[in-house]
Amino acid sequence: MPIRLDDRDARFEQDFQTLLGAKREVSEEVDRVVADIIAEVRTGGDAALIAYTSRFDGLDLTPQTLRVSETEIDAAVKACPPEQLAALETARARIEAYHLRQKPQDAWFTDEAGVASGWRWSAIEAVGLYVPGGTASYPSSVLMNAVPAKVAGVDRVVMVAPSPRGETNPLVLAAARLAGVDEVYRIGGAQAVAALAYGTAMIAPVSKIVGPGNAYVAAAKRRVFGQVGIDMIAGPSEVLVIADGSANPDWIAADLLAQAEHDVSAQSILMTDDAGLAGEVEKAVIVQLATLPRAEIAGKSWADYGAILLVADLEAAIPLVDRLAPEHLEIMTAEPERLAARIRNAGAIFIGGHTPEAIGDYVGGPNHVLPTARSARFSSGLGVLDFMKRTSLLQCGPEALRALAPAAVRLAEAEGLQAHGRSVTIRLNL
Ligand SMILES: NC(=O)c1ccc[n+]([C@@H]2O[C@H](COP(=O)([O-])OP(=O)(O)OC[C@H]3O[C@@H](n4cnc5c(N)ncnc54)[C@H](O)[C@@H]3O)[C@@H](O)[C@H]2O)c1
Ligand SMILES: N[C@H](CO)Cc1c[nH]c[nH+]1
Ligand SMILES: [Zn+2]
Repeated sequence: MPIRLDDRDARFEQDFQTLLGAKREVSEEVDRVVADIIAEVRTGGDAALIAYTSRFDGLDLTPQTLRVSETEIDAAVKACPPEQLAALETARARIEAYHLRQKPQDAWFTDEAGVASGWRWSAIEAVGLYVPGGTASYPSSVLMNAVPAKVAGVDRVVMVAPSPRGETNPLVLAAARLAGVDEVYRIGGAQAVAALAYGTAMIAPVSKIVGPGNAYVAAAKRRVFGQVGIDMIAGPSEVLVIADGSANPDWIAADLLAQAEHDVSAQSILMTDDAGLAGEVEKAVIVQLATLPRAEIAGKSWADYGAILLVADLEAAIPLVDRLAPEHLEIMTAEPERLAARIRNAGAIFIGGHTPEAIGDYVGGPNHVLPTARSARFSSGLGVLDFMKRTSLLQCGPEALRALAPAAVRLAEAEGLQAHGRSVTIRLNL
């Protein structure tokens, strides 16, 4: 059963700490397995990649079949129902329109000392996109990863997505084609992350790896950080719904289950000041759960990690939300905009009862690759800037150098770095 907390109980703070610490992420065992996989792929290359894909995905590949061919992608596009392709294009266009607004500006300015400075943004040359594909396949995640990469101007966009037993959702391949992905490989898990980070004979390495995945993928991304950049740790999905008595309990239950169905490690939480609503939501979850094809996954997630928090008033909810830092926050109260303006830590905020998270997952426009496991305290959702980097620019003429020299030389002396000081004075015949 989901846990119930009440901020009027003496134990509330202790119980809330337990909720915060509920480890749904990488275990030591997963990390050890991942370390071995990465080491094996680094030394064994494609042979190791192929061996792990056979073992974990039940798919026997050769070096030549690691990559999905253009012909296969053509066939996949043809196999997709037109209405699904149309929905994909609707999503792609909206995601692109939203992310185009994130493109940063370069700058170049001269200050009163005559020093010219600024910055220039440039796209990362090669990026690997991890698209999950173990318990479900995610054409939407292809778009969420690839569209901002193309908006940023990435030269080489490489996608990996596992193909359990050789089954690939054709819409995943259609999404890759629609979004302009350059290379697609039918591999997943830690071995795919290792191949992208270190390269193999068949897969050239990339400079950054982005995209969500399970605990093995999250552990692998943590481990290759430094060899490559990574976006964030986007692990098992989470949703926190804040609601008052004005909210519809059936809508809340539907939204809690929508994220619980992702993964047995997903987490769905309701926070409310209305005990009656909490009871109605709990009943509605049970009724709706019985109708879900993924009831086993959703039911285990709700039982193991679900929570219902009663708060004396919604003012008290705000610091609790910021401590939880949920991946997704839905606000279903009488004045949702007011509460939304006061929340600091959340991957994405869905404002009002007519904004279910699923709209954001697919077609709203904002990215659905979002920070989990409380990393929204310091991480943002995936966006154009994740595929770009900023180079600082600085230029002095003789007069500007003369103006700045004294302060620079004094600091060099204070740090005992004489060569630094001389590199300035030598230019001024001082
Ligand atoms: N945050 C987001 O934006 C977002 C979006 C979509 C999905 N998700 C989450 O991504 C996750 C997807 O997980 P998934 O498992 O379906 O797909 P996945 O692609 O992340 O992982 C499947 C891979 O895990 C590897 N694997 C499986 N069992 C293993 C084992 N015992 N040892 C070593 N490797 C093993 C296999 O190589 C397999 O290909 C879910 O938790 C889902 O909630 C998050
Ligand atoms: N809610 C997921 C992020 O946690 C994204 C997603 C993809 N498809 C459906 N939902
Ligand atoms: Zn979702």
